[in-house]
Amino acid sequence: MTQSRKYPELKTTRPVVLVGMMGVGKTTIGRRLAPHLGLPFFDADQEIEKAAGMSVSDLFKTHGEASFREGEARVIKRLLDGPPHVLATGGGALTNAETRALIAEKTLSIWIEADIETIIKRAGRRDTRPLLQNGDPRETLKRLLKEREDYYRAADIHVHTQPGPHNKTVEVILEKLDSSPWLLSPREEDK
Ligand SMILES: Nc1ncnc2c1ncn2[C@@H]1O[C@H](COP(=O)(O)OP(=O)(O)OP(=O)(O)O)[C@@H](O)[C@H]1O
Ligand SMILES: O=C(O)C1=C[C@@H](O)[C@@H](O)[C@H](O)C1
Ligand SMILES: [Mg+2]
Repeated sequence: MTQSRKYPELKTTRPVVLVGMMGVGKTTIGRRLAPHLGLPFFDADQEIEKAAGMSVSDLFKTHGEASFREGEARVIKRLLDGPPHVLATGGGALTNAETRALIAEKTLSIWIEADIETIIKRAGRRDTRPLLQNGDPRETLKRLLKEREDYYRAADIHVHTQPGPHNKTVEVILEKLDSSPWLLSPREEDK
């Protein structure tokens, strides 16, 4: 798809990064948002799988979470060092301090939020989310959210996902960007 017809002026030189809990819809929304901004889309989890030659679940099983987090930080740094794009991060990406600093410094970040009950419904395919494979997913999500909420909250834009079609959430993001054009322009330090 080419640039959005409704918002033809929405162009940014900064990468646009989606953050938030697993299952809120970052990958789904990011993929749909990118063409409206005329940017390519990348998904950090998929890039890690490509680089490692194995699934996220197998990476957790074989090498452990700490090693997955190192790979995740490397992949995100590589992408953010490249040309502008829309990037859907994995739910735990902001637990890495270097990734948090990079995202704060270089990107326009969007926190996608959803209620825990909605996340549980959406995160049904538990094989790609190894952290939900053991124990009560509701308790795990609550604990992780408590640990991560402050990191997500630091994002430039905050969107609570809309029930119904994914495009509704994309539309809300586009409206927010359209009404906050300074978020799209280069910051002083980029010039
Ligand atoms: N309104 C909605 N917005 C976004 N996603 C939705 C919506 N309704 C249902 N979904 C579904 O929720 C599921 C989870 O979405 P997705 O995989 O994009 O989440 P994610 O945030 O990328 O998760 P992770 O951090 O684990 O990668 C998908 O199957 C998607 O189709
Ligand atoms: O929230 C998390 O910690 C995770 C989310 C997923 O995107 C994957 O990156 C992985 O399952 C870990
Ligand atoms: Mg995803």
